[in-house]
Order: sequence, then structure tokens, then C-alpha cells
Amino acid sequence: MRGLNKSFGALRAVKDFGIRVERGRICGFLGPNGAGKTTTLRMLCGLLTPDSGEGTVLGYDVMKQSQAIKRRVGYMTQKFSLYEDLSIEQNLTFTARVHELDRRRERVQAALDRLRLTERRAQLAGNLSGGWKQRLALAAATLHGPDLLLLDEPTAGVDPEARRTFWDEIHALAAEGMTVLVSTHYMDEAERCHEIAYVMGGRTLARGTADEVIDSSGLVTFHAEGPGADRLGRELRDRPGVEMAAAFGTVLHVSGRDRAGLEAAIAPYRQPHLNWTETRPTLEDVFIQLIHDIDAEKAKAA
Ligand SMILES: Nc1ncnc2c1ncn2[C@@H]1O[C@H](COP(=O)(O)OP(=O)(O)OP(=O)(O)O)[C@@H](O)[C@H]1O
Repeated sequence: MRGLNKSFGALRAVKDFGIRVERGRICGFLGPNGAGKTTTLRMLCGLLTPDSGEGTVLGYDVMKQSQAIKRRVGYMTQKFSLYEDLSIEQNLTFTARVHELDRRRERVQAALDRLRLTERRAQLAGNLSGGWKQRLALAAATLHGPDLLLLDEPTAGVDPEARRTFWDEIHALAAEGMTVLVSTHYMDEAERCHEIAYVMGGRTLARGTADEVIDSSGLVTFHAEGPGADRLGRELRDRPGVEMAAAFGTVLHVSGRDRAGLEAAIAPYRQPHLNWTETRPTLEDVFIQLIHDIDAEKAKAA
């Protein structure tokens, strides 16, 4: 994709978006609410026509061949959108009919087995817990064997174990050659992607593997541990050189891009009861930094 744009009235939801994702890769979309992630996914699967831009999805022209793209793409929407008053099996059979698939019984059985839904096949979708609902939605989105899978916040509100199982399945699908684009707000999920794109205000602010995004951030991070370390955040945050200071449990996490400034800021706090160590910044540190940068840019412009 190159230069994709989409506006809703005066609102520019996606600005000059460009991306290239290789087959079999899992690419994560991250960014604050309203960043343009869903709009981008909807343009990529042919549901929304970009205002301008060019590119191909699975070899098809994104501007002219949306019908062909739709047939080869599986899309799991943010909101559960299957029939709550149909059973798991009935939902899958219905989906198979919509796709006009042959060997429907066989395909539905294979999907039930794959996602370990067989025992619950007769259960109404509306009675399933969050994790099982998402598993059913994944079964439905992949029933027709798409080459590209788009997942919009697929595990929002799902417990950690169910999330892990869900992600194991995403990796298994990618290993079979399916390309996956997934939007998420969860850092652990971002780390399970082969690569990520951080978008904000419709713009891509960071792109690469999690390690590349962290390395290119230029952030320096220190941890402080010891009695009362977690309570120093507010004080340190206001010191020059400190761009972020936040407590994680009893550990204080302090970051900035100016190493000398940061070290000077924490120097008075290098007291015997506090143990300071330099650590690698996390993805969350980098993303919060990016949000601060944009806010500062906006404040300057105003
Ligand atoms: N059909 C529409 N009509 C008008 N505005 C829209 C429409 N769809 C999206 N928007 C607006 O475009 C912006 C981007 O929305 P989008 O849903 O793509 O963001 P997002 O990154 O997916 O957010 P979230 O993380 O909350 O799901 C938002 O300001 C949203 O209100």
C-alpha cells in the first residue's frame, strides 16, 4: 500500500498510510482509540474504498478489485457479529452457506475440531463466555480458508489463558501461510506479532519488529527498587530530562531520550535504600513516548 487516505467529512481518519507485509507474517496495528486502525483494516479488506492511494492486497488492486479481495480475506470484527440465538455449529454452517462452500459438513467439522469447539457445538453462541465467542468468531472468519486474515481487537476483554490459546492458533495459521493483520491495545499481543505498526491520528509513527521499534526510539530507561521507590514518580516526572516516570508495583520506571539529562535528574535519588539499574525500554514506554511527542507537537502548533 502507498499513500492511502480516508476522510469522514472534515475528519482525516487515515493519512498517507503505507505498508508492505510479506505472506505468512503477523503484523500488529497499535495506536490509541480513534487512531484509524479499524478504518485501515476495512480499506484493506475491500469494505471501504480509500479516497486516494494505491496498492495491492493478495495481488488485487485495492481501488478496483474489492470483490476479489473480499473472497480471499477473513475479517473478524471488533464486535461479536455472529448469531447469538444460533448454536456454534449452526453459525458455522450458516457462514459456510454464505461463502457457498462445497463439502460444508466436512469443513464445519474441521473448524470445530481445530478450534476445540466440538464438545460445545450445540451451545448457543449467546451463552458462550468471551474467550469461546472469540474462538467461534475465528472459526467463522477462517472457514473459507482465506489467504489474509484481518482481526480487529480480537481478544478485548478475554482472559489471559484464552488469549494465549487464541494467539497460538493465529501463529499456527501464519505458519501455514496465512497473512494476519491484527489490531490490539495489548502489549503482550504486540510482542507476539512478527512486526508492528504504531498509528496515531491516521499516521504511522513507528514500524518494524518490536526490537526495531524499541531500538529506534532512542529511549533510555532506569528502574528504581527499594522502600518508597514507587512513590517518587510524581516528583521525578517534573524534573528536566525525565519524560516518563511511572510505578509498576513497587518498581519505579523512569525514561527519557537525553541520557545526560536523565542521569542528572535521578542523581539526587541515588540513595542507599534505592537500587537503580538501567533496563531496556518496553514497547509500552515507546508508545507512551510517541503519544507525548504528538501532544507536545499539538501544543506547539496551538
Ligand atoms: N463511518 C464513519 N463515519 C464517520 N467517522 C468515522 C467513521 N468510521 C470511523 N470514523 C472516525 O474515524 C476515526 C478513526 O476511527 P477508527 O475506528 O478507524 O479508529 P481505531 O484506531 O480503530 O479506534 P479504536 O481503537 O477505538 O477501535 C475516529 O475518529 C472515528 O470516530
